[in-house]
Amino acid sequence: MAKFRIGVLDPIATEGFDLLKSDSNFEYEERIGLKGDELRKGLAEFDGVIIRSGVKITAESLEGNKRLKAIVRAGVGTDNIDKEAATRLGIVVMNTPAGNTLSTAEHAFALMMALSRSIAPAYQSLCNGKWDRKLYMGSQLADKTLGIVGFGRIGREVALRGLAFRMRVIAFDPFLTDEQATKLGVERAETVAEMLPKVDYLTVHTPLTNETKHLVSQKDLANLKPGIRLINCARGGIYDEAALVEGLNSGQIAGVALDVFEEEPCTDSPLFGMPGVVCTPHLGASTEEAQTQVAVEGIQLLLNFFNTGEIRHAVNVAALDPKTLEAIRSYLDVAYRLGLFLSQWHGGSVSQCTLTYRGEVADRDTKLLTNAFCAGLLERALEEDVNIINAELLLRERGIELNEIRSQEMGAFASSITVEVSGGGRTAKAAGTVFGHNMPRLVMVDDHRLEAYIDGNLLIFTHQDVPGIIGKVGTTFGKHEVNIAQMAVGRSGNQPGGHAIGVLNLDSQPSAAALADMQAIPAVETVQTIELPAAGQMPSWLQ
Ligand SMILES: NC(=O)C1=CN([C@@H]2O[C@H](COP(=O)(O)OP(=O)(O)OC[C@H]3O[C@@H](n4cnc5c(N)ncnc54)[C@H](O)[C@@H]3O)[C@@H](O)[C@H]2O)C=CC1
Ligand SMILES: O=C(O)CCC(=O)C(=O)O
Repeated sequence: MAKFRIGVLDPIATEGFDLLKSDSNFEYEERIGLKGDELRKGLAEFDGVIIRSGVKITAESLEGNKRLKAIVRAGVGTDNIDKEAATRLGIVVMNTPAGNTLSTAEHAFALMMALSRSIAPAYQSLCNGKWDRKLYMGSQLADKTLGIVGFGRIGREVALRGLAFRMRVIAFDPFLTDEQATKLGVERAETVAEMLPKVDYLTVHTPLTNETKHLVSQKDLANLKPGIRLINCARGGIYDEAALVEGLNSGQIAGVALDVFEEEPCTDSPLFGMPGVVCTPHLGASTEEAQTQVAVEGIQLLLNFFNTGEIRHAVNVAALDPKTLEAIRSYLDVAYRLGLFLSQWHGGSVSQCTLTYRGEVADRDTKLLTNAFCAGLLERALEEDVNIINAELLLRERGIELNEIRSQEMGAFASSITVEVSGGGRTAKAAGTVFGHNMPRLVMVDDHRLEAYIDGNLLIFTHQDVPGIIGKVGTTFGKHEVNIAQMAVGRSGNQPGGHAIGVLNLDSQPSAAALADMQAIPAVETVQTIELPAAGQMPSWLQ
């Protein structure tokens, strides 16, 4: 078996390489500092890559990539990856959310302390041969108020450290409840604006989003508590750097500590050298402990993904652990086959799909099942590879409305998936279930209940429910030497004499002549072939 090829595109700790080397299914190459066309070509040579914040994976760098299946960020922020472009190509993006939490919280706190006691300029003045004790009068942390915006992993660790230093802590996070705040010994603010006039120190621990960009800007300067010190160890741009310069010059702001910048690398900033400023070159996660942890966790994510299909800490798709995958694999297969079936049975342009999950399957991760259905529905129509990562996005991009209904009521089966697709004036419906452990079955076509295999060459014919049809169908295919492996018939409302549908599983594709003879049988209304994968044959993302 060919080995999975992993690209290490940013420096990672040796423990990560050791783990990679220990698995004989993998080979790797270190390619640090790739940019532009080199990066695009490089990315196309790997099945998976691991990066930190150095490399920027843009839509252009992924253009035309048919090989890459996984991007792992050894760290938290995935803002250096165009996730939409990756998703469109069916590439899973995963990160290591907790590996550098403590180191980054400690760094934010270290910056806060360095600001309060002028550590950097005081040492610099010593180096310049001065013994200046008056100039560096500091400020004690105890009894001061610390404001924290973003109360996730890092924000909470910073809060614990603030409390240990006997600070009053006020936090703002849209997901922070009063109960959680009380339990953690902090006060909850309703808005950032509300906390600005109250806090002596403000530290931010959010991603950079439309809401957090320039969270402190020129218009907020007058609202800041005079003498405030601001720390940013999250992402450049959360504070407006020009406003920081203005606030420092006016004296409204006493100190600014930045680890991150709007443009990185940043070697030139009006802030550098200003009194009251201390900056570091994105060192929050740069400890041996954090780097070992994120490298090992990141490589483990890649090994598990390629060895078992496990999707963990993904930022562009629902998680999928090996146990869940094993438990729902057969239903993923049914959902995918229903998609393939309905794309052919409906046959026109689809504008709406409604999936109804009934019984036990309704308690499962139906989002993944819906993605599998979408992959099947689109597979025959699209040039690009479709899988459970990109299928839903590709479907929605085509303006197709997707609805999910879940019902714990079992109906005729312990679990079933019913899908209705409509568009172009036609509605088509099919339902599937799993018999035993892994035998997918088609149990309804339009409103006709039946039990048919959902694999291989299917032939579906609608007809009037009159005697003799089945015999005539058998004779027709016998004449054309097409073997019928299985046959199922479903009647409208299960009543005789109405309208019926027949599903044949054929051992080979029927010829045009066989289909014409079939169509010529009196009482046969429509005849349609449907191609599905053979039983047990699954796409690579399902194996
Ligand atoms: N300087 C460095 O080397 C490092 C920087 N980071 C950065 O630190 C940031 C935080 O990381 P974690 O705590 O691990 O992430 P997290 O996901 O655990 O926490 C982020 C928190 O921000 C909150 N949030 C989002 N939008 C908000 C808004 N508009 N206002 C207030 N809160 C908002 C979220 O609800 C969440 O609780 C990330 O941007 C990450 O990239 C992380 C590690 C190292
Ligand atoms: O890889 C690094 O050192 C940067 C860490 C970081 O910014 C993150 O994890 O979000």
